[in-house]
Amino acid sequence: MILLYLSKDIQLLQDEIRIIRRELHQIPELAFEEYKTAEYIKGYLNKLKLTYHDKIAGTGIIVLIQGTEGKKTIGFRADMDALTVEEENEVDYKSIHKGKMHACGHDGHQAILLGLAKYLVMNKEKLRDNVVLIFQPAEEGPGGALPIVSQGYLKKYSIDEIYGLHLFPEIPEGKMGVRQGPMMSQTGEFDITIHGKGGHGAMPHNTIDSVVVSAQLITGLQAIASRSINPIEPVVLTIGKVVAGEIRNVIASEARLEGTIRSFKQEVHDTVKERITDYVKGLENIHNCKITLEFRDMYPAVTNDSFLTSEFIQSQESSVIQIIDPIMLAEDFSYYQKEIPGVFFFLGSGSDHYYYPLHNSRFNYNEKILGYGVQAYLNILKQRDALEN
Ligand SMILES: CC(=O)N[C@@H](CCC[C@H](N)C(=O)O)C(=O)O
Repeated sequence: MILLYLSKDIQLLQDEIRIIRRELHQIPELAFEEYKTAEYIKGYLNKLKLTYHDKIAGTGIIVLIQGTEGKKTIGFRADMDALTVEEENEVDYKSIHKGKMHACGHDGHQAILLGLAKYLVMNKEKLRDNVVLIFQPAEEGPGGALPIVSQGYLKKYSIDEIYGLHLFPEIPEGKMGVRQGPMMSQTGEFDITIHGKGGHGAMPHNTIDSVVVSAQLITGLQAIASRSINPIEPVVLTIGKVVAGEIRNVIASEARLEGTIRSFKQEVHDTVKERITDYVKGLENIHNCKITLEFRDMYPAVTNDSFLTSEFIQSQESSVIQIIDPIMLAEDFSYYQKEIPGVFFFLGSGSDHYYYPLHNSRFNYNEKILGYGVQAYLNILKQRDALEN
């Protein structure tokens, strides 16, 4: 169901935005390898005669569009990276990079930002304040936002406030989800390697079976969320990758598990890490094996500035705004918000036709929503008095 109002200019841009999205969709690249993507973006910016700063945090690009008065500077960010997913959509703009896919909508986020750039170039005389567009690498990890912030780019460009969005199939197309304060969880990664002793599958008593130890870990660690954390505190512990073994009758000497921890409170995050450590030590004793464990604290929680969120809500048609509950996805947009006030929101992409979740090999969306993304950003600029009506 499409509900949003689109200005005439954006309606005219729709086809171009769709083409950009499809061209980017075909060339997905992983974190910090977004070379072709960066070339594509630069090519488009060149056509718009916009100057930019490239190789930001590796492959990132920053564009400054100066307003007539330039009293403040408003930032917008799109993420550039894709995922290690083999695309299963049978579309003529299918990924041509085997095993890689824009399964998280970053192709659309970039198309929206380029659409915004085009609109602002076409309507330059209406832009009062400065706009900075950040094309950021590696959102899916290890994270491109932190290097951009720590290398001082927010200060270099004097960015006062920042906005970002994410396509979201759990929200219907034409709607937008947002909330004030904490909206997306903090995250941390962990890697566990079980060093057992390989041997014959028929003589397990002479081995230390890393697969059996893994199985106990995979199920046992789930009890941390259900038994060590206050049930009213949100927490997720997911092991998304398990690698072990070669053949059915050989006991695997080594197994590797990779997981993610999501929560909204540092104390919850710390308790999960402590309990994983205890559990690993216990299994080392029980099975007489060595288990190595590595944690990496990743992104802080996405926390929307109260005032700017209410400005955002007022700037959009009231019928399209949904105030959502916090969710356990993570986003390194949070690093910008640690420095300057910002708002991150979800742009609905779900419909009867497009219902596959983010990170699914069939994730896709009606590209009309990309026009809504541009319109939402323009509405923000108008609300913030940065753009004439
Ligand atoms: C929007 C989204 O899907 N974000 C990712 C961010 C992952 C960061 C990192 N790899 C981690 O797992 O901590 C997500 O999985 O939520």
